[in-house]
Amino acid sequence: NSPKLPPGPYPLPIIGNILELGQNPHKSLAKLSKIYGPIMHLKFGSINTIVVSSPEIAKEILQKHDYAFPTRITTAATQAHGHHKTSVACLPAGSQWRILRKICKEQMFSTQRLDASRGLRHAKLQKLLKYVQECCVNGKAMDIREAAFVTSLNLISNTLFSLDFAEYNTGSSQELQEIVHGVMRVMGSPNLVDYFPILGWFDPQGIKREAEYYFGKLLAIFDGIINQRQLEMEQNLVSPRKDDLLQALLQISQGSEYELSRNDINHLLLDLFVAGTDTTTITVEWAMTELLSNPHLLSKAKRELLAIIGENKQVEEYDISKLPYLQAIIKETFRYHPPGPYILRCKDGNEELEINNYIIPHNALILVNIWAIGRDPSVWPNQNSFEPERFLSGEIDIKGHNFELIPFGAGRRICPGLSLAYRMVHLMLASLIHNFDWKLESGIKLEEVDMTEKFGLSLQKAVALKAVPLERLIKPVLHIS
Ligand code: HEM
Repeated sequence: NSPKLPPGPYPLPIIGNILELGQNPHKSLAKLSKIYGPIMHLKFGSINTIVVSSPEIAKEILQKHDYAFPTRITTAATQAHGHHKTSVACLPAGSQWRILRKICKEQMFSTQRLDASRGLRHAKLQKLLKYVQECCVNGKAMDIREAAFVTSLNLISNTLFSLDFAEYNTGSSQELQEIVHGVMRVMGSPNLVDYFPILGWFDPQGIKREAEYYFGKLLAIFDGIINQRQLEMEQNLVSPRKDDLLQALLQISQGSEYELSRNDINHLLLDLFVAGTDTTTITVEWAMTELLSNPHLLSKAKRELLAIIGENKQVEEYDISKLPYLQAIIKETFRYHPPGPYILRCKDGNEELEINNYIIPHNALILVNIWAIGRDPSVWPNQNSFEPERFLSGEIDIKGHNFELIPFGAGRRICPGLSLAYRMVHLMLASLIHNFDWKLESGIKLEEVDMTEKFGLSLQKAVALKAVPLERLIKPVLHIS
């Protein structure tokens, strides 16, 4: 009865189970878990990997034994520009990580800060609506992903730097979109170098080179902005006083409470920028895709908005709590299309740990497959159907307490941007559906909407959603500033 490793497919010599991963590792691992169970052991090169696919075992790892798993794996891609040495997303949960999390919470994500920046988000939403209105007049299909990306990008870039980074339909967001998706792709792609460090020098898939390129592009943009701001501060030109994260970080770096170098600031901005734009865009695009493919759900959502918000009012952040169906749509989107398919952790220390009568080796990589949990028929009836109604009782939240739905992770490393993301995605989706009617681009039938996923650190829709906005018969008043 002595504990043993969890079951799993037999590993081949040297390469182990790498060939099992395929193009869509989240799906391949979900399939394997049907054979080997909710806790599996696989070997990728020399790395012992424990794959978890049930809410109960996810809870054991992320809540009960949270302290045994303080790090994420340092991959070759995260080492580009020394990112792993200072990044809040890569550092082990030690003192420097705690300082960065504290700064983010105090300066960006506290309720007080978020309430103070509500006006900014409202203004950016008005810009989005103005753009949709223009598309409506032209009668042309618009690219929902591009619109959601430009909005998310400007919401984040204004919170960080008080700057708009892109304009709608000008192609100005394209390069940044490519960079952000590039970062997510290279960070998420299985890389032989991570399993066989000896290959590091050759970088056979070119992933490290790509990571150097994408990180370098973003770091150069941030460098320019920081230089400019420092100059303005030296010359007392920061007027009206900027109330953004960069200003707070530069002031902290000049004070004595925390040690925060210019390099720390640059890499923290990179983490927040990348983590905040892609995930929110993906959520809004998938939610719109599901609603357009299920018109009865869309009209139910519109009826709720009309009843609660009224014909002539815009949705505001404080309305979200009064919109249970909208909240249920977002939860269902997170269940069915989690923006991040996995949660990754590494086992700390030299001791082994026992979970469910199985040994977790001391250096194991833990991969919680939240995509598989979201589609598990023993957890979710009608698991392959998009049904927001399942969340209407409101018992399940997304804050890391209910392990059947953990799109933001759980435990100490839970996403620090959860509250901001919550406001952004609800507000964007509600504004799009409250102010306009929608139809799919011409020639596309409901059953033909492409639902293919593109695998990376985030799970994007493979083909961008295009849809035509239509004048709503009853028009709310747009206040365009
Ligand atoms: C729909 C939107 C979002 C989703 C689904 C999401 C999801 C996640 C997930 C699953 C994690 C890993 C948590 C874990 O390991 O337990 C994470 C970490 C993180 N997220 Fe988010 N996120 C979103 C939006 C944001 C936003 C808006 C920001 C900031 C502007 C942000 C910043 C971060 C950072 C910095 C981390 C790393 C935290 C750490 O390792 O300590 N995220 N996110």
